[in-house]
Amino acid sequence: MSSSSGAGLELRQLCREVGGRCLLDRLDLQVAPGECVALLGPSGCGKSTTLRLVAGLDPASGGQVLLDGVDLSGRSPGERQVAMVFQSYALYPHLSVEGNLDLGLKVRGMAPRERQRRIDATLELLQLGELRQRRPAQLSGGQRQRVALARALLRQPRIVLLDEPMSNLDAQLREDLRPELRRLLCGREQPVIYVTHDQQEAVGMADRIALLEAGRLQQVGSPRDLYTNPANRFVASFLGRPAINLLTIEPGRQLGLRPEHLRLDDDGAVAARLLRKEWWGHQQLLWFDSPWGTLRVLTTAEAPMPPEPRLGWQRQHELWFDPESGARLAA
Ligand SMILES: Nc1ncnc2c1ncn2[C@@H]1O[C@H](COP(=O)(O)OP(=O)(O)OP(=O)(O)O)[C@@H](O)[C@H]1O
Repeated sequence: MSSSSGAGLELRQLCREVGGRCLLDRLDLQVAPGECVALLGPSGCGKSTTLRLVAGLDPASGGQVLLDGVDLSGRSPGERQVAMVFQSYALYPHLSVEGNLDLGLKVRGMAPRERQRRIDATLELLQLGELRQRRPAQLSGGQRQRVALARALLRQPRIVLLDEPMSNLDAQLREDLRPELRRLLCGREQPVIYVTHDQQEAVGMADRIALLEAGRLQQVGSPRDLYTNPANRFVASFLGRPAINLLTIEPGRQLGLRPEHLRLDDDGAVAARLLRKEWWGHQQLLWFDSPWGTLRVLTTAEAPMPPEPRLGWQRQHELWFDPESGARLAA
């Protein structure tokens, strides 16, 4: 879903430098209308920096942000018609849900009837109708988050940016809200960028994932692309839990094997000694000691343990990396 026609959002060689330090290094990224791209990466990799550049909250040191082919440089956040939702919902505590939604429209001088029409439609869309008179303190975290989203969508933005919008919610609620958020946000006209450091959330929310490390884009693609065909060792290690096994079994290259691709096999290449087991319901995670170091193996819970275990894998599952640079090597 890349936008070769120029429709949607395009970041071109976008850079941000502060005090001689490079926070974002020549980022190229396209987000088609209605597409949700998750910006994923560890803390401090430049995710929020990117959102702030798109929103026009900080100036870029180089590069461009284009919307439908038009360069947004020099335009204020208001002129860019960007909606941003943060982890802190920033709702006014003394106003009701409806009052919180109304405020932004009132400030923009919209007529009362049009304001009411928009608010009613948005409350219905987000299933908040019954809560319209409540104050933020009388809402659950998930409901507050929906109000913040409602407020953002109400302005009919041309770009939607979300910065870890669910990080204040507990794990179960985050999981429950994911399909709902996706339904509300994606497939509309606006391009959506969803920032998270949680790979499960990125996979659940996004059409494509852009993975950043230290201000540099490492890879962009569907969750499956990144998982099965990682561009480098960082991508291979960041995606997938339990993490990929990285083995140095010969000089000059490093072998990556995902835990689910290693299996107990009497003819396997390496003898191993079981260190411990973790029960994961229908699966179990086994830790083995081997001449190549500790290996993580994900198997079905029923797999019996032979007295002298050996581990094997199929060639097709091998991922090879340069031990120094981490670059992917041909198999
Ligand atoms: N105004 C600033 N001046 C100097 N350095 C900054 C500024 N803003 C952010 N940084 C630094 O830039 C880097 C990227 O920060 P950013 O907030 O974009 O990371 P992030 O990926 O969103 O992290 P997190 O997941 O922790 O929110 C960090 O090292 C941060 O300390």
